[in-house]
Amino acid sequence: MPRLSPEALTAQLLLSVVGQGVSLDAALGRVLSQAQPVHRGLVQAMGYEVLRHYEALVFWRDSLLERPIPAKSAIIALLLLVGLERIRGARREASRSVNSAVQAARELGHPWATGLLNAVLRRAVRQIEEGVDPFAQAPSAAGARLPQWLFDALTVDWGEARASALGSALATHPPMTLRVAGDRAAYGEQLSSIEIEANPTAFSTRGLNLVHPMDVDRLPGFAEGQVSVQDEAAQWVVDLLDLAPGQHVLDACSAPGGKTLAMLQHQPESNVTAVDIDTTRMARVQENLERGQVFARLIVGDAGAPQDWWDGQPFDRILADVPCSATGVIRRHPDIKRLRRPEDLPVLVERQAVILDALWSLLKPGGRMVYATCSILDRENSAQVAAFLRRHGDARALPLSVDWGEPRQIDGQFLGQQVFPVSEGHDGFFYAVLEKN
Ligand SMILES: C[S@@+](CC[C@H](N)C(=O)[O-])C[C@H]1O[C@@H](n2cnc3c(N)ncnc32)[C@H](O)[C@@H]1O
Repeated sequence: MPRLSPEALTAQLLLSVVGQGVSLDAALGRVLSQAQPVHRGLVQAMGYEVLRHYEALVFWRDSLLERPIPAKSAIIALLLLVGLERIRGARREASRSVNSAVQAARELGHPWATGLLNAVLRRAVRQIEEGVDPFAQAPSAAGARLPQWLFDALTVDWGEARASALGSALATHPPMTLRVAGDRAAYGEQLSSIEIEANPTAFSTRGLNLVHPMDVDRLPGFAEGQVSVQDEAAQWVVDLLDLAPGQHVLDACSAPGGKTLAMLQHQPESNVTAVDIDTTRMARVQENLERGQVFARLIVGDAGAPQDWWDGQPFDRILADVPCSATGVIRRHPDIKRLRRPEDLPVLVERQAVILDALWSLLKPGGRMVYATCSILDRENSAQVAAFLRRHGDARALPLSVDWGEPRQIDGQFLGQQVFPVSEGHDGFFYAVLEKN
């Protein structure tokens, strides 16, 4: 049987994510195995781009349709988004995009839809050729490439203009950022000598942004742990922990281990315990540490229930990189916008509070706990820290003198540093450094 075209496969990919709630990673694993090797990159790129611009593309599609597409033909509704994304992205080849999408409808067993696709997509091409902005009339949330609930939540936290700007930043292609374990300048020169272009990150002294993303196997020293893929904002954690030799350090939500490895490479003489609740993800921590030839004690356990795994020895440093909405990393995981529900938020906030409270009792007096999220929603961040400080009279949030992010305070009390995603720069994060009196 002939293999499906990239457009047909992308529509199937989207159906898994949008229609069946499968994560993009899992759906890609399944769909790419059916693609011709030469088409895999294209299917992946189209899937990501449609999901990044999903809300705006849906608005555009619906404005071109005379009547909605019935639910039983959901794949055709998604194939239209693929066609529109191709038209939006590669304008000069627009009519080829129309033909490919029409052909994909046949391959998917919906020959009835060829006329519809042809008419709708040709209308879209004409709009572009006439200089019409198809998104000009889009509601604010769709224009910002955000689901309504997330746009509303960001508007409550940061105002409508910023919510729109955040949505636009989250729809961009993120850079592939490296963390260099040794001398960044020397590694940069090594890359340059083999014609791999990279620029130093703006804030992290360890980071390099690759000009062209590539397979990690092509990076010199990757297999030996000399370099890792890690967003710039994630690289700051090592400095915030202020590690010293001999300290007992707990990385409480550690998988896949990017920060565990960073800690150990930065301070090899620390005694690190890495915990994660997910056995499968924990295997990735092991792989990462082996790659870097460093060692940590690994425990599969619940950070919110340390009585099940803690040996009673208090920690000097704790990293609580808690499960969160991941709204700061939507560029890298655009399926979050489809899979996350507003009702997940109170559950996440409660889980974070339970983990924070449980970990606090494991910290030595004078020790510090770094609370981190990759969220840009205030209730997971400074509001969470404010509530924590109200519950724990022996805690204070240390003011951070850093040149990244924005300080968050309530009534003059510093709570942490909110980091917003930056186009071609770092992801969205939040950091608070909590010291025990
Ligand atoms: C943001 S990720 C951590 C990323 C990791 N620190 C890194 O830099 O590679 C959050 C992790 O928390 C884990 N997790 C979720 N609930 C947990 C719990 N109750 N106890 C321990 N780990 C948990 C998840 O399995 C996930 O691996």
